[in-house]
Amino acid sequence: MAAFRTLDDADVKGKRVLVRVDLNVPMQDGKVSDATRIERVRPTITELADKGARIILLAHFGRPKGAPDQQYSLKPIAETAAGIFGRPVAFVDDCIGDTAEASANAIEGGDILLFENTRFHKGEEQNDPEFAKALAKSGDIFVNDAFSAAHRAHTSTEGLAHLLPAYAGRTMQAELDALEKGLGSPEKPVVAIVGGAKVSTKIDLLQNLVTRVDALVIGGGMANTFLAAQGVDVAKSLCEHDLADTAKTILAAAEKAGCAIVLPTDAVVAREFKANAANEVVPVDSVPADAMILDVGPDTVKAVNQWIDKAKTLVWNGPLGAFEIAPFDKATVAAAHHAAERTKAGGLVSIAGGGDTVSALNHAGVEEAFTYVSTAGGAFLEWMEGKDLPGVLVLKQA
Ligand SMILES: Nc1ncnc2c1ncn2[C@@H]1O[C@H](COP(=O)(O)OP(=O)(O)O)[C@@H](O)[C@H]1O
Ligand SMILES: O=C(OP(=O)(O)O)[C@H](O)COP(=O)(O)O
Repeated sequence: MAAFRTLDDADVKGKRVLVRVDLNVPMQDGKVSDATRIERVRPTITELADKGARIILLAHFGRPKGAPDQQYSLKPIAETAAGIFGRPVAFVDDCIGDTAEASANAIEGGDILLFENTRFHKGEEQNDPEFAKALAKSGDIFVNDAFSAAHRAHTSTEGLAHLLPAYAGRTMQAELDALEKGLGSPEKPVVAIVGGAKVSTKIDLLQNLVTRVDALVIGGGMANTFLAAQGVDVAKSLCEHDLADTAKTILAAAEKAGCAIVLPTDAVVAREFKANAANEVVPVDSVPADAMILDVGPDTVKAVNQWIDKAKTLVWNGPLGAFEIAPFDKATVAAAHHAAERTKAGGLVSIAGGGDTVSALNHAGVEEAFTYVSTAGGAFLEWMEGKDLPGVLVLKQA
């Protein structure tokens, strides 16, 4: 028996179903540049629509600070979602209030609404019971299909499940099944690659991760914070200097646990964050004062690939560089190809995840070659730590 109720257990015909999805997709020039997260929720949406549910999608986008901010509007995503679902998706410019409720009440079975970014309200991230009540007014049933946001104890991922009958969507089920199958008892050595830009929200979980893996390769923006903590001048690079103590604690925890830490030894630096900006490769301790690290260098790539060769299990979240702008995609693409080849040759279980990581693997053309690609980054790493994810736990308790 499943640990939580699924769509098999829900009577959705004619009901207003609030479906939490993760539409926090990479965008470029106002357009969705990687639609994987939208494609992954299609089975849930199609099933609900075919069963006659009145579907209301709830989602966040980016990190607005609890107030409306049009650069984080979900409106441009409605059209892409409609194309992928093969059904119209009507956009409603708030997720609570009279218009939201009236819109939800007006739709018929099989119709789909997309409510505006839940993070336009402070109550979302505060998991405020009053905000939960306001959201719940538009629904009879709650379905959570956003595994990649399940590590957030927010109203639309957690609080709402206390107010409405709550069920897991098909993607939520599929993600948990696939991770359990691939990483339930991973073959050692286990090597993790963590990069990307969400340093403050991911750094804490590394402390636990180093006790579960044999080597942790740190790249991307995350590496700069560790290098700076070791006294390296990273100049204008993305870096959270106030997390130096946290970085040092993680390095000490890794040493205690016998986990090798692999940091960049060389870097590709540029003066501008834009495609084809003039760039050079320098040792990490020689970053020019007016430059920033935008990728790890070729020596570091060799070291990363050697760790991939040693691994029997690879977990990867976060690109090694700013892969969206050429040529700062080189290290990510090279490591992705190497991991893909090792996986295809047999002997490596490769599991990667994260909105931008999926996009980077697609960019490298290797998504199909990995053992499993999750839509989740932070949630996947927290799952790996053995933590109960709030959005999953509440479904189990429902
Ligand atoms: N050295 C770097 N400097 C600035 N940004 C970087 C650097 N390395 C990686 N990034 C950025 O990290 C972002 C992805 O980070 P993150 O959101 O943590 O990954 P994911 O969505 O896969 O979990 C990408 O947009 C990429 O441009
Ligand atoms: O993109 C997400 O996570 P990820 O970057 O870890 O893959 C999720 O949508 C969660 O977003 P958040 O990290 O702003 O809470």
